[in-house]
Amino acid sequence: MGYAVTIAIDQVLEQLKRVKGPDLNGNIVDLALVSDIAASGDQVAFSITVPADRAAQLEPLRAAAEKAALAAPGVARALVTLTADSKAQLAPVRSAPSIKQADAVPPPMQKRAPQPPQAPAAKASVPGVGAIIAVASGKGGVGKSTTAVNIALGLHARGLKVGVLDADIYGPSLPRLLNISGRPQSGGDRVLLPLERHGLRVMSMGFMVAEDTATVWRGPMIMQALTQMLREVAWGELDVLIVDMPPGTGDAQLTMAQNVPLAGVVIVSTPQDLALIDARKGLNMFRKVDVPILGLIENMSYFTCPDCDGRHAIFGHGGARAEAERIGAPFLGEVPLVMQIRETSDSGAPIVVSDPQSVQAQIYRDIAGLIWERLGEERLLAGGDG
Ligand SMILES: Nc1ncnc2c1ncn2[C@@H]1O[C@H](COP(=O)(O)OP(=O)(O)OP(=O)(O)O)[C@@H](O)[C@H]1O
Repeated sequence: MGYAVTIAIDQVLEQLKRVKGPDLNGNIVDLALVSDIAASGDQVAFSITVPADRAAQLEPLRAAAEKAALAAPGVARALVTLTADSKAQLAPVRSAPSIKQADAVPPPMQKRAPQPPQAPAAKASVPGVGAIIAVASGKGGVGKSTTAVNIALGLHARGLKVGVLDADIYGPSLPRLLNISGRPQSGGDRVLLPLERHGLRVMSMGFMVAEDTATVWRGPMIMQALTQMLREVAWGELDVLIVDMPPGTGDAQLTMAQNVPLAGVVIVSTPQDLALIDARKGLNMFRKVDVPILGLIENMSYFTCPDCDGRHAIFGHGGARAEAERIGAPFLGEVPLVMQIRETSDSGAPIVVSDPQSVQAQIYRDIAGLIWERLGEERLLAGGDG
């Protein structure tokens, strides 16, 4: 005897009328900011359109809408995403410091005085691109590309404008993960237009060369190709550009870390000892070239048995968290080993878009949220003591 919960959308909207708009006049329903509302079982999902330049500060609005939706009859879970109004301009990085840094940085408002954009080193920034984040791993096959794409989609679900650059010249994964192929069109003036999928702007070496050609490339050619993908692509205005790095810590990775104006790096590792040792090497490499470590993600962290619902730590679990603590790097989260993650990424529709209501999609969105926060902290620290 199952139970069927039915949610009446108009009752949810009735509750949402209690939530004021971003400017505190009117409510989000009458202002026509609520869209894509859908209910399934005891869950409801919808988007709220907000100005892109304020998306990062409107988390309280999102939280209020979530709370209001939960008050509607039959709603046990509400999934609310902020969608950027494309008319508005680039979102600045969220300005609130974390509690632990409250003493270390001046109050955010005092930091609003005019100041030049903070590049992490002397590397020229990419015009229009707010922050470039590398997703790296010490060794191959740990799920770096899958993680990078789902994080990108998680950031996009927060209303941010996101691009993804596949710098894995030897084994580009984005064409497969996002099911895109074809040559990028010329945008005139010697620039290429990125391809678009699931709201992301995407560029991959896989679009440019035949699959088996890149393997013979040498360092300088790789760097030249990367520079072109970074600077000769019409990325437009982006809040974040995610760079899916080649796996490992060799010369190619070091050169990239040195030449790309990275705002930070996220390291993906599996719980196995070996992968952790390699992740440590990756961390050290980025530290050496002064790229802020935004945090560590443990992928394939545990396996949730579909039959018994039990959690099994197949490779031993929690290694990355312990490692992160030991070296003082933030721990961003654990992604379980789930067949659906593999199936969805191998079929070109990563889980954050193909099953946004799943637990796994929520995990990726949470990680994306933490990364966005960490980026804000690093920005403040970079500009903190001037
Ligand atoms: N959490 C997960 N659960 C199940 N399968 C996963 C998970 N993460 C990644 N995979 C699968 O593992 C395989 C390797 O993932 P992916 O290609 O993202 O790894 P990678 O580290 O980028 O690899 P490479 O080093 O070859 O570029 C893929 O088939 C992917 O679908």
